[in-house]
Amino acid sequence: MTMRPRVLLAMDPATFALQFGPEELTRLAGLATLGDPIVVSGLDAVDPARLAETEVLITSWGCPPITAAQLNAAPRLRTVLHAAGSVRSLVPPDLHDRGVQVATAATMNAVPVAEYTLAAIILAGKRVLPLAQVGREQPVGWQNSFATRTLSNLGRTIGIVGFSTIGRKVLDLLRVLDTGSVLVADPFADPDLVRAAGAELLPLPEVLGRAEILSLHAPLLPSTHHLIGGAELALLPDGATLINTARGGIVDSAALLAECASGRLDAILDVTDPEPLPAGHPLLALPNVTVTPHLAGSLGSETRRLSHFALDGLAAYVAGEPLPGAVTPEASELSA
Ligand SMILES: NC(=O)C1=CN([C@@H]2O[C@H](COP(=O)(O)OP(=O)(O)OC[C@H]3O[C@@H](n4cnc5c(N)ncnc54)[C@H](O)[C@@H]3O)[C@@H](O)[C@H]2O)C=CC1
Ligand SMILES: O=C(O)C(=O)COP(=O)(O)O
Repeated sequence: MTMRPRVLLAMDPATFALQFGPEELTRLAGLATLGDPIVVSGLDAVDPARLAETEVLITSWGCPPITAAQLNAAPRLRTVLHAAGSVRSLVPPDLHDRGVQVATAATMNAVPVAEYTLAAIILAGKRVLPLAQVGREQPVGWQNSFATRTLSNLGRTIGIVGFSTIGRKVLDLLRVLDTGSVLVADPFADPDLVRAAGAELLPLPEVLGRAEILSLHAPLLPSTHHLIGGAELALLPDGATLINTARGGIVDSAALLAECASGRLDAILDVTDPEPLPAGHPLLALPNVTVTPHLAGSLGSETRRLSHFALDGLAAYVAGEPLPGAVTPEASELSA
């Protein structure tokens, strides 16, 4: 480790502009030895001599997956600081074996998604979004006959698929609601940890059979593609709401369309397959389906905090201290 390590930033220019203002650049220059340009989109474009001396790589959205050849060309690389969410598709799993530490701001990025999910759960419970749509098309006066539902104390069951970084944050937020029961489906989760988070770990079909609101928080992997297909949707109780902030490909869109078009299920979707849905897509026409443009994870005006994560990580690296947000080999998301 050197006092002012050679640092390279790999992310798309728009992400860089959102995260790094003058103050952040001054702090970066004080901690690092920087080349020119400071930021590149991907490592393919980097001069081999520059890559060969890079010790710390700061990445974010827009950096393509790092290949084994690029790693071989970067023998001095010691740390990857990912100022964004998951590193699963960014770095190869054998990075730990090469002695490279990886840290991610996924925990910070989980907060806005969990907040979106909590809002969606409450709105789903009240059926606010479909009823607002009905009200827009056919204004109605005050009525107490709408089938809205209260979450607290009435035994409502919420299903969470994925005891992931975001799934765990959602469970934290749900504690304030005092809901009926919260069920978790995750083949990798530890039942004791799920219980400590106020929920019960059950196989997916059992969660589906009981969840009046089902929220997806698993990553999209070959094993989770269409994890929620027609057979799984059919298990959900009548009137249930599916919330998807994870990845569109986890759900079979055609099967979801059929269930929502029949009015049996509602959906709140921040992610879709395809994404974005083309204009005129039938899901967009349904009053009981709400689609937002993949914004749940947006930190909005606080996006700059992601660069602070990277700069704090860089300062810790220089000081020889543990990296905040380190992905450890034992609990690595790379192994999930
Ligand atoms: N809408 C948005 O703006 C954002 C969406 N996301 C998405 O949210 C999802 C969750 O992200 P993170 O919490 O960071 O994930 P994560 O990387 O922490 O999730 C890993 C966990 O998923 C669980 N898992 C794996 N296979 C599973 C399966 N078959 N069923 C249930 N659980 C399974 C495992 O327990 C593993 O530990 C991802 O799909 C991610 O792409 C993430 C950030 C922003
Ligand atoms: O959904 C997104 O694109 C995000 O905001 C974060 O995704 P990631 O966890 O970085 O794959």
